[in-house]
Amino acid sequence: MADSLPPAAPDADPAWIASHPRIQRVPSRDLVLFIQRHFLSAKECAGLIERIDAHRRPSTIADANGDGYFRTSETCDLDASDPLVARIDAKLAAFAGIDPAHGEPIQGQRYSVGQEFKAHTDYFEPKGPDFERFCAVSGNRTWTLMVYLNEPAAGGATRFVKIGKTVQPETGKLLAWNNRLGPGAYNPASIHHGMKVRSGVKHVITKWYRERPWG
Ligand SMILES: O=C(O)CCC(=O)C(=O)O
Ligand SMILES: [Fe+2]
Repeated sequence: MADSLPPAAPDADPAWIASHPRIQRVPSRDLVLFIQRHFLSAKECAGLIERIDAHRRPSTIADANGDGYFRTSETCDLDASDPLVARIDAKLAAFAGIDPAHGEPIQGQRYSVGQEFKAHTDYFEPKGPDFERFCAVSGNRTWTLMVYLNEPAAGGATRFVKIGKTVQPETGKLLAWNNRLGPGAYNPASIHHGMKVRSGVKHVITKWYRERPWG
């Protein structure tokens, strides 16, 4: 049915996301943040974990701040030509209603005990030293979609420090938030902390969309 096709726009429409079945919007005046449990199946999550574990490398950060322990996790660029990855990529774009051309490749993140990603924003600071390098072609990050692939035995929550919201990892649970307030205006209330895993291992995927097509 033509009217069930998702939009494929340069930016997401929060009102459209809010109309999804089973969607929760976190009450906040300062940040548009949605949660959808069971966005991915346990089988899809297991397939992604297998790929992340096979191809992981130490995570890096833009705008290095001198803290060698700021982001201690491992990262993996998932292969967009892998049929599972491609299917999940299409599902993420359909959820957001964003043109898939605006998406960075999906990344996997893996945290073992004691690893974390300290409080940060996903957008690049327009006055930061790495802005040109990361944003000249595709512009800044607009929306973040993140899916927990498993539940560590303890720790590993995501804390949105400015709005006072902590989200617990749960297999298949999606988070989606808007990093911007409007064109060229970035939202400092999107700052979040991937907290230390205390027991077990935590895996997530992150999908970032850009102001212009990725290239
Ligand atoms: O692992 C988390 O809970 C947060 C991950 C994150 O913020 C990121 O990869 O940008
Ligand atoms: Fe982040």
